[in-house]
Amino acid sequence: MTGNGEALLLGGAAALGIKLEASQVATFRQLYALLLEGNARLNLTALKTEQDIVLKHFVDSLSCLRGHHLDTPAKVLDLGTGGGFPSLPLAIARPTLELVPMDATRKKIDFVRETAHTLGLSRVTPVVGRAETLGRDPEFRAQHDRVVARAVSALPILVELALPFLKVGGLLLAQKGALSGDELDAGAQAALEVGGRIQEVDEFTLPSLGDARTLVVVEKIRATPPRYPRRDGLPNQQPLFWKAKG
Ligand SMILES: C[S@@+](CC[C@H](N)C(=O)[O-])C[C@H]1O[C@@H](n2cnc3c(N)ncnc32)[C@H](O)[C@@H]1O
Repeated sequence: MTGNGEALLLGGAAALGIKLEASQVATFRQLYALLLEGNARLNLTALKTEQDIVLKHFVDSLSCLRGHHLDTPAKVLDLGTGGGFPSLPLAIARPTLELVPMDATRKKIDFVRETAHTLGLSRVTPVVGRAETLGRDPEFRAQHDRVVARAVSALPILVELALPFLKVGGLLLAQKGALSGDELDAGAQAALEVGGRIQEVDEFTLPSLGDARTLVVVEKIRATPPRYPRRDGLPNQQPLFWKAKG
């Protein structure tokens, strides 16, 4: 990462109220190099320029620290982590978090595991699997204080996939772009159905770029009914209170 990239990272983090130490910036520099190298082999991200990677992956991932819901030690599942976002930036910025990056694609999780190991992020334990399956597994169901998810699916689908992983009182932090009123309404109905309630809708713009972002915070207020999540693929094919894609 160049000096310009580091300045974008520091400035972007500061705009979100996050102060990064020199050692954390050095770890981001290593992550940047590993991501470029991994991308050449695995096609992990469509973002290619330094500015895009720093702002749209690193700073955007850190934006789920807005609202201070990840400031104390917590067990955090990252649903659909892909190449490790937001987990890896969160692990660097908040070393006390216990992070479980999860994805259905093994090669992505292999990359996240190797990268976390190289970066010395010992509290990151990646898992391969589908949310529909792991959400029914007692090792994962109702075991987490937080679920984070960035760019995974429409809100009504996401709440069905995510809420089963949370303890009652836990929070889903859903990182979305601009959100339509229809998606939010359907998400609110779906949340109630699976044991949650929308607590906060935080609209903001990404530092430097000004792209619209929404952080939706959903609180789990009671146990998720045992019929959720439905079997593999069904939440996407027949979303609760929402039209299927295409
Ligand atoms: C668009 S990518 C976003 C990746 C990452 N969160 C990011 O922001 O760069 C969505 C990821 O979610 C994963 N995914 C989608 N549905 C899933 C499910 N039901 N269970 C597990 N992973 C899922 C996909 O494999 C993919 O890697």
